[in-house]
Amino acid sequence: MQKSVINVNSEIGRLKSILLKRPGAEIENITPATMSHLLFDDIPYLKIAQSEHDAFANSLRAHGTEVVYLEELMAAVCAQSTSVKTQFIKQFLAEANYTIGTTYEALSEYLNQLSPQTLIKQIYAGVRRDAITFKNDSLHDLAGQDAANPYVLNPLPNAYFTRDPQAVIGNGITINRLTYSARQPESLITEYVMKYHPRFAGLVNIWRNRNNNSRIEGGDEFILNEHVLAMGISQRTSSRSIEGLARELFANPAAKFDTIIAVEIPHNHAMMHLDTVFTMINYDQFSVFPGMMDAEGQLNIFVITPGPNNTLKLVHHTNLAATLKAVLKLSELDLIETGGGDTIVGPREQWNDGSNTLAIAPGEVITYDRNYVTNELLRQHGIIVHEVPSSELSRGRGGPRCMSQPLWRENL
Ligand SMILES: NC(=[NH2+])NCCC[C@H](N)C(=O)O
Repeated sequence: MQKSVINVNSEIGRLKSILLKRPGAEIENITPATMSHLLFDDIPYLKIAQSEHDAFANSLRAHGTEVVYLEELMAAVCAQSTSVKTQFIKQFLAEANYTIGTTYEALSEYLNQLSPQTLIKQIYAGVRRDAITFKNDSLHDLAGQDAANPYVLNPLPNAYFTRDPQAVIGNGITINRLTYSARQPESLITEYVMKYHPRFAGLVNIWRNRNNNSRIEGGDEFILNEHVLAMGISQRTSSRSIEGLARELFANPAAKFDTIIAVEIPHNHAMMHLDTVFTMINYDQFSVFPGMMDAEGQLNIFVITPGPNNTLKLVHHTNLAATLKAVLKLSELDLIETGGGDTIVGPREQWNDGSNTLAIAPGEVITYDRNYVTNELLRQHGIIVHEVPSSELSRGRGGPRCMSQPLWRENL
């Protein structure tokens, strides 16, 4: 592999380039009946969500970060080659279980005649049953469980959480098999962009691809420094996939990682990923939601390093601060508690992603404005905090880190 086109060797190095997905019509295709399956707790008001998202993008640009939109990269991939576009549609439909039959034919015809830009918008927004023309009747299209779904392709409202379908690690990437069917199609788009967009094609190491049985999401993948990763064992990322990634990275001479700290967190919707309860803010400062630990402040942590003959060495720890200090070789550590650890403010602000900071440089973060207690506390700890509006975006249960995939950070 010649030159690097992605470079992320930390969580905090000055952010130069980032991938976002602007919320689109998919948000308006959530209904009370589909909300929980689609992993939402409410229906955001799209117009406001978009203006909040634009404010987030503008804040990034104002601090010298290039903002790249995933949907534009994917539209460019489809515009550049009709055969890739056709192949993408075929694979997308196959993953939605359409390979033959009347729905497949109608959908395939409908999608293929769309312009690349409209196609990608529609892929995210979903396709309603009444938008396509069936040429022949089939009982399956007229009655039964599938026929009752107003969508022949479900919307992908979680796509604005661009963190999860993949993770840039060093000069490579994991393209993830996501946990829930509501999100699994998202990483097919990353795969196509990495494979066919001229900015990335042939220039990115694929550490792990999405053709895996074990689940992994970017909200659980952290680059603490150029050789240490932290991973959440969570509702979304299995211990099996962490083991798999450890083997793949340790065996790959192109990867410089030799240590993974696997942190087990409670498995529930409020804390679906490690980054909902823990983020890195500075060399020695982290945001932490105490609810990730038990009443004694303990949790299960395994430090994974290469063992002899391709085995993995596991060392068990229970104290987060002590483990981070040891692995990162720090004498002091500042763990800043969400809501100051208050029993009401803490869980409320964590619910709205108060722990989910996005560092744009060491000690400088973007956060949601609604988490004002935590934001104030961060400032008291010397952090520069840039707030973005958040009343609608937060309804999807993700904050600034969840909504973004760094492509390039300056090395520390
Ligand atoms: N990295 C994150 N914390 N992402 C948050 C994703 C939220 C999204 N509604 C989901 O459940 O998948």
